[in-house]
Amino acid sequence: MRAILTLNAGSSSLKLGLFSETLETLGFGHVDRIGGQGALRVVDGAGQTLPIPDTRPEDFETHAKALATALAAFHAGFPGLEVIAVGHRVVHGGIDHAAPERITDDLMAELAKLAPFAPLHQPHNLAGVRAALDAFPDAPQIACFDTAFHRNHPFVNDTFALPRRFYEKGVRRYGFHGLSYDYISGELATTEPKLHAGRVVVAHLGSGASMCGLQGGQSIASTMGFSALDGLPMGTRSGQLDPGVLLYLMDQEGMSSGEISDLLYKESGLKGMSGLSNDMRELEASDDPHAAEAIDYFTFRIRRELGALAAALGGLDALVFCGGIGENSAHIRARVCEGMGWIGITLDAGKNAANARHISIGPVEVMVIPTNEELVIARAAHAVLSP
Ligand SMILES: Nc1ncnc2c1ncn2[C@@H]1O[C@H](COP(=O)(O)OP(=O)(O)O)[C@@H](O)[C@H]1O
Ligand SMILES: CC(=O)OP(=O)(O)O
Ligand SMILES: [Mg+2]
Repeated sequence: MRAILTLNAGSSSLKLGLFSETLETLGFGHVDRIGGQGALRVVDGAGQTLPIPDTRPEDFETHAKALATALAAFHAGFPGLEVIAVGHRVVHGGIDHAAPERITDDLMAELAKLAPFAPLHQPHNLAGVRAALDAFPDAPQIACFDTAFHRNHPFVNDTFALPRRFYEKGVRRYGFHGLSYDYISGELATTEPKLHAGRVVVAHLGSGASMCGLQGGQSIASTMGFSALDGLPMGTRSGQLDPGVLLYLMDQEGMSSGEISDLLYKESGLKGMSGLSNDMRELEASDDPHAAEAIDYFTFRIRRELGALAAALGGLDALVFCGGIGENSAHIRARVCEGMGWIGITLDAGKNAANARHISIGPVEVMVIPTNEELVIARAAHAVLSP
């Protein structure tokens, strides 16, 4: 079976997709908690769980080992598998890389230089590329950038009010989750052309969370900026912070940049506020008041950014939820939409509870669209194979 493989390496997770030469979905693999109590699940194209070979905790110690374990399971689950191309999600493309690119040694060296811009993602993305180059030395490898979708957003959404030289050096608002927004924009183009032509806010709410304002299917503003820390609070990331807090942490608390980085990327957000968990399911199930406060803050910031993005768009025609939380949590969607009648959002409670595709009464359309970053990557790899 000839197939295109896609890899999406997160800080502690690895998602794999398998697609036919005509871009039909053949399977998905998901490794969780790399470096800890790792676990692997593989499903076929119909979503049925496939049996996998026995695994041990050490099989998930590193990204390279997790990839080897997942590939062994793919070979067992898909007999005769022949990988003809590998597409990678690379979180940061910097100023110079937007369109998908075939990976070379030179490109790898350039992308490695961007690791300090996305320390939780880029090193793992590149480790995934190196492991795949070892595993499939003859298959073309294609990098697809999370920043690419936002590259043409207007200057006012690209810059900070710092002296010019910092902008020239690349201190800009890049925006992330671009593969997800690209997929949602494409879905709207085919199924909702009128909305696609209009003003849409997409809320990608997963472990990482951001929102994007789309005008005519193009990104015009996003809540994430220079790094994947900005904007909404996330599982373990703080989201938007007054820069004065950083000065305080350094000067008064004596924290080093490494300690601050760990605080903001790994110990903050839902986890830091609740003191309980970074997992929204656990917070929803808890009766701890700190869990409730974390949910209050999360949904309040989403509403606030929705208002800001609607202002950037000059109005709002649709709100789309996606990502693990956006696709599955009726409670969070209801909390986000609470009191938003002034902007035209009124939810249909029954449709929301059923995770239906259209969940509003109107006049603003509210939708749930499961995202598919893997398919966007596979399309790019396919285009390289058959230009
Ligand atoms: N049914 C659910 N209700 C509430 N939250 C959920 C549900 N299913 C998944 N989630 C949440 O989705 C988040 C993970 O989203 P996902 O998009 O898979 O993350 P990643 O950024 O790792 O790709 C977790 O916070 C998880 O708790
Ligand atoms: C950019 C980002 O936050 O990605 P993820 O949601 O995979 O953590
Ligand atoms: Mg994600």
